[in-house]
Amino acid sequence: MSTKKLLILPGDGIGPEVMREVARVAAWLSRRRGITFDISEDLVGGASLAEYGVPIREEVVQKAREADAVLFGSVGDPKWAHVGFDKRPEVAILKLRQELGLFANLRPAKVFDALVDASTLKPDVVRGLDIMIVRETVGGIYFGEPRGIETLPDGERRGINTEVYTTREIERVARVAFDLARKRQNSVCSVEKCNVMESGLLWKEVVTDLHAREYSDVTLSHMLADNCAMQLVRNPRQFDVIVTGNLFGDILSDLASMLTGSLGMLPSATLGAVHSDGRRPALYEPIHGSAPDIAGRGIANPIAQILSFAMLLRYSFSMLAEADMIEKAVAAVLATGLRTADIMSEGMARVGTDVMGDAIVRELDKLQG
Ligand SMILES: NC(=O)C1=CN([C@@H]2O[C@H](COP(=O)(O)OP(=O)(O)OC[C@H]3O[C@@H](n4cnc5c(N)ncnc54)[C@H](O)[C@@H]3O)[C@@H](O)[C@H]2O)C=CC1
Ligand SMILES: CC(C)CC(=O)C(=O)O
Ligand SMILES: [Mg+2]
Repeated sequence: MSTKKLLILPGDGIGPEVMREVARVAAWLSRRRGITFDISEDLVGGASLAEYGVPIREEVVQKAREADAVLFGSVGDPKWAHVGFDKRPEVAILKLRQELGLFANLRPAKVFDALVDASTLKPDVVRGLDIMIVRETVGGIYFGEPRGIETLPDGERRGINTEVYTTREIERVARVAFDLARKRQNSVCSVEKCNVMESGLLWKEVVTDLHAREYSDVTLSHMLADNCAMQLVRNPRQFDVIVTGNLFGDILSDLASMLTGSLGMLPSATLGAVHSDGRRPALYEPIHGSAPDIAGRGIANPIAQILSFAMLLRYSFSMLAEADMIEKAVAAVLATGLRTADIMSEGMARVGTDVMGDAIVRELDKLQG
């Protein structure tokens, strides 16, 4: 197998802190399983603004295009709050998603057995829970035109964002959701607000048509986004795959993360279309942001970043055994009672980012034998 090209973009805040723990896992793969990657690393977000005056350089976007996969940390830093909207650190991830056509963001909310007590919900409600949220990531209100802040003749200002979805955009992300459902519990819940938004109405129509034409073997239901937020807390077990737009997916997945114990637990994969040469652009990142409130303190949970790396190995590099091992190592470490602050509960041992990473690597050693 040729050496895979991996681009690592740690970003801001806790991004570099949790990425350091992935580097240890990658070093372990090389040491104990002889797997090496052609790794290159670069600056994005506030870190890139400080060095180059832009949130992401064209050269980095090109490197991402050429990589077999991108592992992203997180971007965002309050110190750049004063810069124009199109220069903010967050532009780095938005631009990567757009330029690489990364339209399907898979956000699995899976509850580890050891963490049922850390969930915001009762243990019996979340034990064994496994939901996959498929969030559209290159359309919707984050990108629709017109947008901006304008001043009206009377001096009043108004901020404008527009939710836009085309048939093609809806259909391609729905297809990803239906295909995933077939490998899971065979059920998709499509989420929008068709009661008040035309884009939601079209969303529902397109998903319904596609289902009738190609996926009638999959159970399809529809739900309004506000109800979905409530149902995720009331009875999350009713869901298998949820497919939804950019904004609702962003919000509902942060909500779902608390069912698993913490935002620091949820990884994600963002996939594009398969190219004619068989390559599929893909970026992997935790669903959390740069967490400026805890950055620099060594207490961030590295598990979402490490599980994002496991997803990368599984989806982009077909290294299923290694992905399984990493997930098993995380489960085993949690079973020993080690907890970062965000998933801490009574009687457990509180540790920092590096001790958690270290414990996962030691567990990998045990699994390797
Ligand atoms: N993909 C990306 O790069 C994303 C970037 N952001 C950006 O991150 C910055 C901060 O945004 P927030 O709204 O504060 O969201 P956030 O996700 O960074 O943090 C929300 C809360 O969760 C906690 N948290 C997040 N990750 C954690 C981890 N691994 N371990 C322990 N606790 C963790 C934080 O301490 C904070 O209290 C903003 O600039 C935002 O735009 C937000 C989400 C995604
Ligand atoms: C551009 C990001 C900051 C939006 C977000 O919160 C996310 O993608 O999860
Ligand atoms: Mg988010």
